[in-house]
Amino acid sequence: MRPSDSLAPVLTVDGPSASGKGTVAERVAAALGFHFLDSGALYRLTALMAMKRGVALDDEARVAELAAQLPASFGGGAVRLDGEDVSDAIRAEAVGEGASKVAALPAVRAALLDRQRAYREAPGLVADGRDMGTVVFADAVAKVFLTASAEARAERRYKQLIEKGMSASLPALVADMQARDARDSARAVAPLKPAADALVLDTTDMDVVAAVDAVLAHYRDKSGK
Ligand SMILES: Nc1ncnc2c1ncn2[C@@H]1O[C@H](COP(=O)(O)OP(=O)(O)O)[C@@H](O)[C@H]1O
Ligand SMILES: Nc1ccn([C@H]2C[C@H](O)[C@@H](COP(=O)(O)OP(=O)(O)O)O2)c(=O)n1
Repeated sequence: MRPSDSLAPVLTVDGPSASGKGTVAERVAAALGFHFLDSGALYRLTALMAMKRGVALDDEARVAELAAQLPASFGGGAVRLDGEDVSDAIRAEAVGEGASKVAALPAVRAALLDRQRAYREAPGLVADGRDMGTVVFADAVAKVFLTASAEARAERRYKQLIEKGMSASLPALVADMQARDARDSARAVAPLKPAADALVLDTTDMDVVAAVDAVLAHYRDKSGK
């Protein structure tokens, strides 16, 4: 890494499940010409790998080993694990649930830390997740905590899964999301919460374009660019 790369500006987008972080962060990154990190995908890949290998999701040492050597690649619009396209497989609710479980293990979080920080390269990075602004990029130039009502988030996830041709039940999604948000918020290490210096943006009554514009405006305000 070149010395200047370590100083590349970072914009963090954290928030609960289906608040729109990924969609908004990816569009903001494209608008700024920045790199993009979907940190949740790393936790999802770790959970999927453990499930495939028959490793218990609470076996901290073995799951952390898998996380440290994750044979994953991102590129050409696909997420690959061991060469296999798992772009849709990692979006299944069961894998999200598994990701939330392995994400509560401190050794797993530690194993993924350097990999996440390596995404910080010139000209800049937009990173989405749960602890981007509080832990991984605590020195980010601008931080956003994206949220929306539980009903709006469950409906968004429902539509998204149906559009992908995956099966979904709205009541089951509401229950899964509540359980996941509760676990992500209550864990001892890097819990889901807004950074003290984050802009909290409630998108319940906003469309994607309005949310993207608000995040871009916040970044420009904070960075002076
Ligand atoms: N502000 C918004 N208003 C309406 N729908 C949105 C908004 N932001 C995102 N969505 C939709 O909600 C769904 C979930 O968004 P996603 O980016 O996957 O959320 P997250 O990364 O927080 O889980 C996507 O289909 C997306 O298009
Ligand atoms: N920075 C992160 C990102 C995700 N996680 C965990 C907690 C989440 O429930 C799972 C899945 O995250 P992901 O962002 O992919 O999930 P959603 O798209 O918001 O439903 O991973 C985390 O602990 N820290």
